[in-house]
Amino acid sequence: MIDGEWHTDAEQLSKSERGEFQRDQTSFRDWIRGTRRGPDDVVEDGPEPEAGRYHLYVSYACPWAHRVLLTRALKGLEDAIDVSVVDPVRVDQGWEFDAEKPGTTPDKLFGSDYLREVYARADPDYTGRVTVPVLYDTAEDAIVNNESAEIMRMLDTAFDDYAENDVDLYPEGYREEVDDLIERIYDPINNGVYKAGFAGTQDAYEDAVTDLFDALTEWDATLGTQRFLAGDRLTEADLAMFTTLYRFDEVYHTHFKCNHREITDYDHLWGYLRDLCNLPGVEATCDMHHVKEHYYRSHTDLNPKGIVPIGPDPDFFAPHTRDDLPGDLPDALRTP
Ligand SMILES: N[C@@H](CCC(=O)N[C@@H](CS)C(=O)NCC(=O)O)C(=O)O
Repeated sequence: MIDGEWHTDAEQLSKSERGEFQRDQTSFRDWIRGTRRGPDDVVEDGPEPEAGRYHLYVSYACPWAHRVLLTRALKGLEDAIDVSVVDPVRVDQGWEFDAEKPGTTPDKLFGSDYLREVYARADPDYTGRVTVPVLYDTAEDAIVNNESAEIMRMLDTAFDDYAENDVDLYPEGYREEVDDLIERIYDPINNGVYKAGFAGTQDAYEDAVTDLFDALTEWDATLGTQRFLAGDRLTEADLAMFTTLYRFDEVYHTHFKCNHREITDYDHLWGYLRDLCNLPGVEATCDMHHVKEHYYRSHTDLNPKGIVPIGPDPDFFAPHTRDDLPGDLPDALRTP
């Protein structure tokens, strides 16, 4: 979008001279009061946390939006913060609402046809990409933030008065490490799959895929002796890792050519993924049909015929034995 006008040619992905995919910065970066932005940094101004005031725009397909949906589910914030779900297939008009498709909703706030209308309402001169997730403030009629790590942090730390579950994913004693982990896995893993998939040259692809599998191998070894990324506590970093692992075998392995191994081939990453899938509330955030429809049918340059592969269909919700490892879950997330 440029100066509030939609341009389909703005769909071109940013690339460096070497053909490396470069993700654009997001532009709405406000914070809700009470958010713990860093270990020693609690936000003292900004809009108040309130139930019913904020709204999320998401796609079940999107790994960044999925972090936010997971935080909302694990905290039990479903009644406090409602969501609108876009059509998973994103073509030349950008994210669209089509409530006829299973798992989607209309734009519950404004009845828009396209998500770009919500961006234009918040900023009539908006220039930038129209992305999910979006956190919208209905009291101010404004977008608060469209950066997933920051929305995840707001839901995790500013809404405890409205959360059904006593779950803290940014716990004292772990905060610096959680910030470091989220940062550390972003480049090689979360964004690494995109760098491989959208690489414009063989070199850029090989660099990305090598860094990706080096990082996965390293984490597989670490997760052999500890249940979660930060050790014995489930944290936001696990949610950030989860959304990439969940999409890996079904999409990134084939569509983005990350085909050295599948997650099911790893001794520990596969059990770790099933451990997280089996947490209460997580399954309701997972819609593999939306995930596959999105990637295989939206990126027409990578998959011109839009054919969606039928496999490999791993059993994400099968039991695991990771509760034998050091580390425990908050009481609210323990299943009998
Ligand atoms: N930095 C953003 C990235 C969000 C993002 O790239 N979302 C994708 C979907 S997975 C999107 O909406 N892309 C539309 C576009 O780039 O035009 C975040 O983490 O929230």
